[in-house]
Amino acid sequence: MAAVIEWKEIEKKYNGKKIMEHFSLKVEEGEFLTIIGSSGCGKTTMLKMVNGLIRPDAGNVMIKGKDIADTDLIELRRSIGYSIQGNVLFPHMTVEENISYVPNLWNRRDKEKTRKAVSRWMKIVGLSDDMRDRFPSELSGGQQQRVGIARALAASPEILLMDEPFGAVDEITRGQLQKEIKQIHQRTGVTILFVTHDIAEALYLGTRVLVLDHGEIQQYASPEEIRQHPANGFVEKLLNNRADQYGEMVI
Ligand SMILES: Nc1ncnc2c1ncn2[C@@H]1O[C@H](COP(=O)(O)OP(=O)(O)OP(=O)(O)O)[C@@H](O)[C@H]1O
Repeated sequence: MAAVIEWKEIEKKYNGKKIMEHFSLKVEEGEFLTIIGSSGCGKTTMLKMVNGLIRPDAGNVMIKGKDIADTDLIELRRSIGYSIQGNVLFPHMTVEENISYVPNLWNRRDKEKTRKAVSRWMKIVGLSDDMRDRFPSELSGGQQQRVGIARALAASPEILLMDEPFGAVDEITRGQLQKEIKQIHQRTGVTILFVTHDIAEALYLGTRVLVLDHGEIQQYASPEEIRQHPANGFVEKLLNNRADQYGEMVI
């Protein structure tokens, strides 16, 4: 399979401090890549390089073989869904208007088509249809998160970037959202990059898991491989911390 995203020899500094050096990685089409690592190790930076929100100081970010430095970023961002933690909806727009924001840019004339697409995505993420005229302030945190995911998906992206999208919701909602996103991935084949702090979530969702520390790749492998053959002490600790926290291995 072809690499859909590639970071090539990336270097990134903030205020003179190196965050990434010689960072190279390829993600194949249709993968569900989960990214986990210590706080501040560069996960968000890595993700935001894919839609050009952050530029590397050196190296190249390639999407489908094309350097994004030579790409129209507005166009690129329309083909990349972006879902982050917390309140990111347009507060003055209803659920329907939020979800249909990008499809409306394309389908201005065919309102019915967009309406149907909104209903379909609401159903897929588990929102009842009677919520379509509500405003974000009239929804729970979990419902807002679902609208955010539906909005990211309604643009029919080929790539979906998710930065701790379930970080702010309770455990039950989180479990439901995990199941839904896994099914969406299986049904649509969209390539997903998903940042999380939860190793159980990383291993449950990922078809590949990337473990980072200080901008360096500790392991990049299938969840089975990570469970059975942690590459080093850092990965082992990550697995064991979870065990310490919960008294037993829940992964
Ligand atoms: N705009 C910025 N200016 C200065 N430093 C920054 C900037 N953005 C990020 N950093 C620093 O770069 C490092 C990597 O940040 P990044 O957000 O990529 O980490 P992360 O792995 O996503 O962290 P977390 O898990 O805590 O969200 C951190 O030490 C952060 O403080």
